[in-house]
Amino acid sequence: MTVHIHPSVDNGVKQGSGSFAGGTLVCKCADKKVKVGVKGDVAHNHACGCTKCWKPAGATFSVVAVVPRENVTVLENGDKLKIVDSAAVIQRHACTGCGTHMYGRIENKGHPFYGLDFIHPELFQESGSAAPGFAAFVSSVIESGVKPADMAGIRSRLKELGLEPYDCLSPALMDAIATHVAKSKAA
Ligand SMILES: N[C@@H](CCC(=O)N[C@@H](CS)C(=O)NCC(=O)O)C(=O)O
Ligand SMILES: [Zn+2]
Ligand SMILES: [Zn+2]
Repeated sequence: MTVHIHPSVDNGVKQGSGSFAGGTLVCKCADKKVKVGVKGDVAHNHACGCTKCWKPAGATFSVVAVVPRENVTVLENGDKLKIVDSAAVIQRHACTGCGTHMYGRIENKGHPFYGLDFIHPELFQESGSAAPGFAAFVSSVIESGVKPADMAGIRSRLKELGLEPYDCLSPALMDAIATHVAKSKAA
């Protein structure tokens, strides 16, 4: 069985340049494209198997990373953006023309990841942003229709690509969340 994860990693994970200065995210519309500027490189880039993160056609996983929210600016055709689910923690701003999620923002100031926007680096018109380093919410792909029997093959392919599979976030991010919660409780 050929296991497809995401077009940007299916032929091997391409490492970042290490000096990505930022770039422009571009939606998939034929005209009046939404353009979003991002300053600096991305962090915590990873594959996400959850049902909420945007995936290009045919992909099993999303590839998503974070950047400081102050580094994100809508440059063109922002009138086409609409929040997918305003009740979600991550408010995903999607293009109403093509459905592409351009950035996701957390408005809850008490959330452990407040201050970070979620973006899809494959939408950069420039190359060289930091590569994905792990896979999160892997079991969640079953919610999108993947057969449970295919999970062993998917996890094995993720490991082969160097994207260690986790069913929630990576230990480093889970530790960061727990640290935030512990500090909030102590305060
Ligand atoms: N199993 C659920 C998991 C959803 C989930 O918790 N996604 C994570 C990773 S993106 C999250 O932080 N979601 C917050 C949100 O979507 O606002 C699904 O696939 O829908
Ligand atoms: Zn579009
Ligand atoms: Zn997700």
